[in-house]
Parts: sequence; C-alpha cells; structure tokens
Amino acid sequence: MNYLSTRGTAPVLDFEDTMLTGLARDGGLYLPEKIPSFSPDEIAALEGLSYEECAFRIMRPFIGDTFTDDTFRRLIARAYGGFDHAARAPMVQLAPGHFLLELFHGPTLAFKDFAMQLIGQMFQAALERNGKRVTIVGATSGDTGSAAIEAFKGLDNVDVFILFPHGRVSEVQRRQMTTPTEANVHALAVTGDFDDCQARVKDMFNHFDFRDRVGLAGVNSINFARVLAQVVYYFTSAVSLGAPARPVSFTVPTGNFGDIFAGYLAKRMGLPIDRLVVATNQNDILHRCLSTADYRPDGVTPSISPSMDIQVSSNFERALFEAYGRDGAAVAQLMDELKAGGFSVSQGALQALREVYDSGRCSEDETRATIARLHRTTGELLCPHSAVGVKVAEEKRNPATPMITLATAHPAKFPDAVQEATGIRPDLPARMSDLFERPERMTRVENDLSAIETLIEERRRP
Ligand SMILES: Cc1ncc(COP(=O)(O)O)c(C=O)c1O
Ligand SMILES: N[C@@H](CCOP(=O)(O)O)C(=O)O
Repeated sequence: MNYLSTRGTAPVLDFEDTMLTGLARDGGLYLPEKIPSFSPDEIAALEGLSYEECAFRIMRPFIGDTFTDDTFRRLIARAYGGFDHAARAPMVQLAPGHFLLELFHGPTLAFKDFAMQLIGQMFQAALERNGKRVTIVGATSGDTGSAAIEAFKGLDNVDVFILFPHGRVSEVQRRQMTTPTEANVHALAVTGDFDDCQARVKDMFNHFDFRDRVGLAGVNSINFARVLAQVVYYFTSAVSLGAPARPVSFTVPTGNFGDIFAGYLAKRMGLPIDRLVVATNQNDILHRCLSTADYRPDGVTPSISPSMDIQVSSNFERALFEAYGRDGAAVAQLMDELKAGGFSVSQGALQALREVYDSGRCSEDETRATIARLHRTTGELLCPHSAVGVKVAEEKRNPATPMITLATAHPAKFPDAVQEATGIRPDLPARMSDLFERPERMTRVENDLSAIETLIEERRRP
C-alpha cells in the first residue's frame, strides 16, 4: 500500500514511513493511493466479533507488510486491553433512531485513546526493529496531548513535547498533561490558541534541518495512522445497527476534521453511510465553509467545548484533496491562499463536499441546554463536545435512517460546564481520583518558533 501527499510533490511512502514521518515534506498530509474496499459480506461478517478482531480486519489492508498478522494482532490486543469497557466503544440509545457512541472509556477518557494507544504500540514495535529514536512534537487543544503522553510516556527511544494553549484547556486536561513524572514527557504551555500551537508544529516539520536533526515525528491527525485507527468504530457501531443491510448516518463533534474524515474513509471502504454531519461549536468555520464555500479563519473564540476551539482545521485539507479529484496542485494553491487569509472552494468541489458532508452549529447556550435536557430525559451526562454533536444531530436527523452521534469525551474532563448545566459534578474514575493532588510540571513558552525549537533541542535526550 502506497501513500501520497495531498500537495502532490512529496515522496510516495509505505505505511511504516508514513506513520513515522507525520507531515509530508511538501507540507501536505498523506493518504492511501487507493482506498481498500470491503464487500457487503465482509462487512456483515464483522457482526458479533470483538472490537479487536474488527480492528484487525479493517486496518489490515492499509498496513502492507509493516507488521505480520500475529504481531499486528498482538499490538491491537495491547492497545485496547487497558480500556475500562469490555465493548471498547459501547452504544446507548438516546431516542428512537438516535444513538450515542461512547468513545471515552480509554485511559485518558477521550476518543483520542482509540488511535493513540494503538500508534503507541506500533511506534514502539517499528522503532525497536529499526533501532531509531524519535522526537514527537504535538499540538493539542486538550485531548490529543494527554492521550499522546499516556501512550508514549517512559519510552527509551521517544521524547514527547506537547504544545497546548496556555489557559485554554480544562483543568483536568491540563493536569493529565502536567502530572506524569516520566522524564521523556514535556508539556509546553504556549501563549496563544490551538491554531498557533498547530502552526508551530507544522513550521517545525517544514524546517528540514531541525526536523532531521531531532528525528521529528507527529502524532496529531496529520499522521494517517491516527485517522485509520478511528475508522474502526464507524464499522462496529454501524454493523451493530444492521449495516450493511441498513444505512446509518453519523454526527461528529468536529474541530481538526480527523474524526469525521475517518467516517469518510469508512464510507469509501463500503460502509453504507448516508450522511456525515459536521457539528461545530461557535468556532464554526467548517459549517460556514460548507454553507458558503468561503474558508477564512478569523480567530478562535474560547468556548465551553475547548477541544473544538479550532479555526485552521488540519484534515479539511484531506477532504479538499478528495473533493478536487485528488489534484495536489489545486490543494497546494488553496493552502497558499490560506496563508494569505483564506480561500473559496470551487463550485464543483463544494458540490462534492456536500454530497458527503452536512453541517450544523451549536451555540454556547444550546450546548448547556442540551447537557441539561439530555440528563433530564435520558440520564446520560454529556461532555460539552458530545452535547454539540447531539444538538446538531437532532436538527439534521432524517427519521428514516438511524443517527449515531459520537460522544468524544467523558463528562468528568469538563466538570465545570457539566455542573453548571446539571448541578451534578461528574467524578473521575477511581484510578484518577488523586489527579488534583499530584504535582504539576510544565514550561511556559512564547508563540515563537525558534524559542520552541531551542527548548526542544535542549531537553530531548540525544
Ligand atoms: C472531545 C473532543 N471532541 C471533538 C474533537 C474534534 O475532533 P476532530 O479534531 O477530529 O475533528 C476533539 C479534538 O480533536 C476533542 O478532543
Ligand atoms: N481537539 C484536538 C486537537 C488536535 O487534534 P488532532 O486530532 O489533530 O490531534 C485535541 O484535543 O488536542
């Protein structure tokens, strides 16, 4: 399986190099040259299998000869063995035809664990085999950072640096990143917002001297392996509701567009998905773009769903690449325009996007009201991101097709917002009950590329 860049000029790579490389050297994001497809019989055969066995069957065609079947099965088993729920991604019914897919039963209580726990295993296996070491640098609005630290802490051949926007993540998210004691973990609180953090990470990938000197690797969803692991729960949830015989739709709380793009891949692989609904908070650039064709970031406004406070949505580039018929030059042109302020999607590409994606926006008041109402009517405590999804799903739902809304984080990661809406302060699991007593360790840093690079060079182990 070969992987090519969305900007068309970087070297074509195999799965292992794609995973270890992160951003393509032309600034683009890697995608498989050909998306594997599954027959209806192959999809139907997933019914009743364990999450791990489904994960193996769904991801196997993408990884080429990077791992033998036995090794890949072992890595998957280790990745999901630490989840708190036997089903890994259980589903509950909210209303007739509306289901909630709970993706927060992993070690750090967010959907990021599904991919990060697995790529932690895959990185270790690949690095041990080739004797290399890497410096992982990631940007986070809260959840990717904690999941990455959990997956990579304590490893001899990996140093991890996580850039998060100072004062703009929840206290639980911050403490998950600042309390691990392992020497290879570094939480950097950047003056700025998530878009600044992500821009500096991409700058580092585009600074080839630095990139090669430190052996830079990325675990944001710029890394295709991250997106791939997220494809699995689209299949398991749809099959449990009757796919492939019965189509389903998904609503996905969206920021960096990685999770919903995994849904797009599932659809291309043969899963009968009717609509993929992008649900945004007040940082609604994706909803505006799908409504008007214009993509023009105008700054992030902090919200009670902070992990979605994003205006430069990294994986939207992958969606554009697909909508422009995989024309790398056209995508490179749009990304140049974005650097100068923004771009307008062509009418043809907009139509292609709308054939796959629908979208909606949920205000702060609507988010709070949805948390309160769902708790009252169903007993389910939603995190604010999941509430954005539920509200938009309710508006967009076609009663003829089951709707699955992704619950992307545990309510206890955002206790203030949940308490304000319901009067209930959700508890962290017992294994994390002393989180607020553990000492914190982080470094404040300005939003300045050379200051961040210098710090990384000083702290990483040679
Ligand atoms: C809790 C939560 N919900 C939703 C999102 C949005 O997901 P994506 O960035 O894949 O669109 C994020 C961040 O990624 C998140 O942490
Ligand atoms: N919401 C994310 C932002 C980064 O997204 P990623 O999927 O590209 O890693 C976070 O919680 O950090």
